[in-house]
Amino acid sequence: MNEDGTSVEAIAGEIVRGYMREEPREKDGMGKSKQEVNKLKSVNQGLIDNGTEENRECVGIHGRISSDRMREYLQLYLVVGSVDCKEDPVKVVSEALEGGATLVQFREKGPGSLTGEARLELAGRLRALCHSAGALFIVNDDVELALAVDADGVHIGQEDEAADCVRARIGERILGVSAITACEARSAIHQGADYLGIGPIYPTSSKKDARAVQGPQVLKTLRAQGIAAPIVGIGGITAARAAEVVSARADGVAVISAITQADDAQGAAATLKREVLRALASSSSASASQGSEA
Ligand SMILES: Cc1ncc(COP(=O)(O)OP(=O)(O)O)c(N)n1
Ligand SMILES: Cc1ncsc1CCOP(=O)(O)O
Ligand SMILES: [Mg+2]
Repeated sequence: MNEDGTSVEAIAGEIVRGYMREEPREKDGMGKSKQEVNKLKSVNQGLIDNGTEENRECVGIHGRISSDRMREYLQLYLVVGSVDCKEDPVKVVSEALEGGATLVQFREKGPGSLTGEARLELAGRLRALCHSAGALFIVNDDVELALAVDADGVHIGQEDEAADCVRARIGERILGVSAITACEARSAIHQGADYLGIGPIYPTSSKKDARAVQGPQVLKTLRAQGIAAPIVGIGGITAARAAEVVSARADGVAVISAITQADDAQGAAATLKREVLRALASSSSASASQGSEA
């Protein structure tokens, strides 16, 4: 619920209705209709004007995000594409945000995924939803799409465009990089990563070409090797496993199926968030008591 009493779902409905009002289309040289570009601009402009100070800071007006702020946004990270969802992705994302998701990554890939204008429009809608809820919106792999919808950032992996090239293209927006080893992690940070996505931690069915399962131990090992950057664990994470991931020193959990395949996406997100917050609180009280014993 927003400060003015409107729910995220009500705002989503308005945005969807806005996009449904069709006018004759005129294409620009990039293959996007002028109508499409103007719609995105007006949605985004409205959000920037109405956005919180936090949103403005995170879209690059005040410089790179701090590690402390990044850690907060990593607490409950939803990775989502239309093919992952049992229902309308707009509904799934709005429910996840109501349940406490702090960051949404738009990962529209694989057989049956949206392309062209439909992909751009869905990205614009999800960005608007996230910002209305005070969450961040990040695009997977596609820098051009991220810039077109004025996303808060981009997530890339070891097989994608080089991190330093992406950093140069996105300016001060957030850059997330997938890593497993300390060498990959150090290189990503050196090239401008704001956070690392580490996984798969557990077996996953959501990514066919996932790397070998690492187990939560990989997180402890990276921390022991001096990797202090914000980290989110990903791959096979459920509410029952979230505390184990955070106790192994991730700052949060990233999930696809635990939310997108749930019968109640809001309830699933709320349960995950509760587990993450509980584990973060017990890790910080454990380190405080270790400090007082020293
Ligand atoms: C938060 C987060 N961590 C890791 C990944 C995986 O990225 P990548 O290895 O590039 O694989 P694809 O997602 O592009 O298939 C991620 N997307 N998000
Ligand atoms: C995108 C990605 N990267 C590593 S595992 C994974 C898929 C995570 O999906 P799920 O949470 O359903 O296991
Ligand atoms: Mg990738």
